[in-house]
Amino acid sequence: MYLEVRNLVKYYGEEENKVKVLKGIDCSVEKGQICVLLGPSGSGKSTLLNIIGGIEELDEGEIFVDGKEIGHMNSKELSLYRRNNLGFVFQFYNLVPNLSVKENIEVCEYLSKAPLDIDDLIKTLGLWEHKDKFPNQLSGGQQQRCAIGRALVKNPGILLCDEPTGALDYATSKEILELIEKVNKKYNNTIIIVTHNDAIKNMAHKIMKLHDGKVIKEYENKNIVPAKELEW
Ligand SMILES: Nc1ncnc2c1ncn2[C@@H]1O[C@H](COP(=O)(O)OP(=O)(O)OP(=O)(O)O)[C@@H](O)[C@H]1O
Repeated sequence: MYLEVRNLVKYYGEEENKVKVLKGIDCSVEKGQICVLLGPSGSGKSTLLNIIGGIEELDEGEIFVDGKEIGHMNSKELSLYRRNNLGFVFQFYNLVPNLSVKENIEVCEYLSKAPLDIDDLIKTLGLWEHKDKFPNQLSGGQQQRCAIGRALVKNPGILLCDEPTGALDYATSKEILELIEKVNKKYNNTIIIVTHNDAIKNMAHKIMKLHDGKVIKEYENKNIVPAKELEW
């Protein structure tokens, strides 16, 4: 198993304000799988994603990535783990405004000893004719493509996407989902998508539902629907 979470517990707050937000999460994702994480607001999706991503600490439990336990690393080890293994995509693109598309992607190239070929990646992203433009000259979908490229250039084992289509309209959301499907096939990254859009689960290999800090459902999808054919 590529990613394995065991009995993960997370609290926020102190003393009388202390709240248990993850209440013993067990889950696993295989190499190259797309996993969709669903659940109502406040159920703990982003917290789980951020702990897997090494940007928040866990209180109890273990997380194994490619056989290595990452839940109890010190901050130096964690930053190396993030650098070597992870790409992040968020709802808002957070591009550097005074850098071009190509430069925004190149910023992260140095993080890897074996980055992807930038020109090939930009073509895969569908941004070749926009590569010299600045973020404010791009549509929301194009900016998100660029953000995906920035996350992918170091060819991370895991791509974490928190509401990647949250700020996009229907048609553009589908284009971004098609791109995620395409990069998964091409680069075989394990991809975890947090979303409120129930339809996205149909393109995933694996689906997990959270409720009140617990996994209430975890299953493999037997009838994967291509992103292009998703409807909502
Ligand atoms: N930094 C924090 N301090 C205190 N409580 C927090 C913090 N971050 C999140 N929480 C609480 O933890 C719980 C889980 O939050 P989380 O953001 O993981 O949920 P979510 O399922 O991703 O929600 P949404 O779909 O609304 O983004 C919520 O009750 C939230 O209020």
